Formats: sequence, structure tokens, C-alpha cells
Amino acid sequence: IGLADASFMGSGSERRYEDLCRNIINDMNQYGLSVVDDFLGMEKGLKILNEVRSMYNAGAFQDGQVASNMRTDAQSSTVRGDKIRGDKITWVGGNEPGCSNVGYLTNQIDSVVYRVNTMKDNGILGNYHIRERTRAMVACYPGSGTHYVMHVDNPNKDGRVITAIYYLNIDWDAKESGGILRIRPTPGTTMADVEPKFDRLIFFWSDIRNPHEVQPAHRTRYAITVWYFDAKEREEALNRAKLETSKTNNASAIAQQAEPDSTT
Ligand SMILES: Cc1cc(NC(=O)CCC(=O)O)nc(C)c1Br
Ligand SMILES: [Fe+3]
Repeated sequence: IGLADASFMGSGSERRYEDLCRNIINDMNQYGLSVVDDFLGMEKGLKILNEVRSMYNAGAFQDGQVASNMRTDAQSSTVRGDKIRGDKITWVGGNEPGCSNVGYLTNQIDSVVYRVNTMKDNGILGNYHIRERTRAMVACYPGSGTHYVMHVDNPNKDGRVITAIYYLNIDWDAKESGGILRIRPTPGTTMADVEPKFDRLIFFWSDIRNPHEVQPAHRTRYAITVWYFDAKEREEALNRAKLETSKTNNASAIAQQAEPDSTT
């Protein structure tokens, strides 16, 4: 169901918006994921794609972090061993110059997420209190077989409960170009293969319910991801982190006292 032609003023589009949110609620409760096609329409989608392309051409993207600890010496990019990931990423708040269309996208996703989080009879979505999200992570897989290994976004209760990914790839044909997002190939659960199609938005639970991978892409593949926090889980995670830091600080302070002063 596209929001594209939803002028939001007419009652017709209001009903379409309600239906969209109801579909997302049903999908999230039934499958733990939801795919929305034609989210913003061709015109808005193209503006976002052009904005992302110019950011990429301006060199704003960095290599995605590898899972193993990065070697810092100069050759790190050549002797990094087997690449865990091939994507290049950049983070966007949405108000930076030249990012207004990414900003528009995140506002649109926000309104859907906040709406479904507060609608009645929304099942699991009702358990969360979503107030915040991360900035938008703009990712580019430059093709030539770059991929992303199987992983869970939030395996340890860091607060993130919903992953939302918006794809920008016009006329993507996975038979030729690969790049499928494969979710939940763990035995016993149904597998979902999602093509990174233009103007497609996907939501899924960020936790262990949805292990996923990006299969090797043979064409430039753009995606924009935001993660939504549950207020309680996020607060508990931040408190744990604070506790950890203070423990580490105390431990290192004690260790410091124990060691002879090595600076002399
Ligand atoms: C940086 C980062 C990216 C991703 N991206 C995907 O899973 C790819 C989804 C897609 O493009 O279809 N996941 C994590 C847990 C981190 Br961290
Ligand atoms: Fe992921």
C-alpha cells in the first residue's frame, strides 16, 4: 500500500494510512517482520536516491566496521584477512546540509512507528514505549560480491527493538544482482528473502528473533536503516553500561596504585 498518493488531507488517504498501520501491526505480530512497498512514491524516492548518490560521490561513506577488531597499522585495508562485511556506511541526523530528503524519510518512518506503537490492539508492539531512535545509517554495498554475514542486530538487550530499512535500488533483479536480505534461516522458523527494491520499507524485530544476512551483491546496493529504542530496555542498558564503566574505572584506578610509577 503506497503512501505516495496519500495527501493526508483527504479522508480516503487517512483510511489508507490506518490500513497500512494495521497491516504492519498484523505482520509484526504474526511474522516478526513487515514489508511495505511504494512507501513514498517515485518522486520522493528518487530525491532520496540522488541525495545518497551525491553523498557517496562526495566520499562521505566509510568502510563498515568489521566484526573482528580492526588492525590500526597502515596496511589494515589490505591485510584485513577475510572481510566480514563489504558495505560502506555514513550516519545522517537528517538536518545536515544536503540531507533534507533523508531527513524527510526518517520523519515519515517515525510517524508510522509512533502510530503503530500507540494504536489499540497492537499486540507485541503495545509492550514497547518507543520514544527514540538512532540516526539514519546510510549503507552502500558497492557490488562485486560484497555481502554481510549472518547476524542479529541486538543480541544483548541494548534497547533497540525495531529495525527499519528503506531500499533505493531501481529495477533490482536478485537473479542477476543478488543482494537479498535473508531473515531467520535458523532451523524451524520460516525464512524470508527480501529483495532490496526501490521505495521498499521493511520492519523487523531487532533481537534474536531475526538473524539476517545480506547475500553477495553484484550491483551497487543502497539502504537506509534506523533502529527504534524501547525506553525501558534502553534505560536499563545505559544503566548497565554506567555500572560497567564505574567498575572498570575503579579497577584501573586500583591497578594504577599497585603498579610502580612507570613514567619516571
Ligand atoms: C552497521 C550494521 C548494518 C546492518 N545491516 C544489515 O543487517 C543489512 C540489512 C540490509 O541492508 O538489507 N546490521 C547491523 C547489525 C549493523 Br551494526
Ligand atoms: Fe543487521
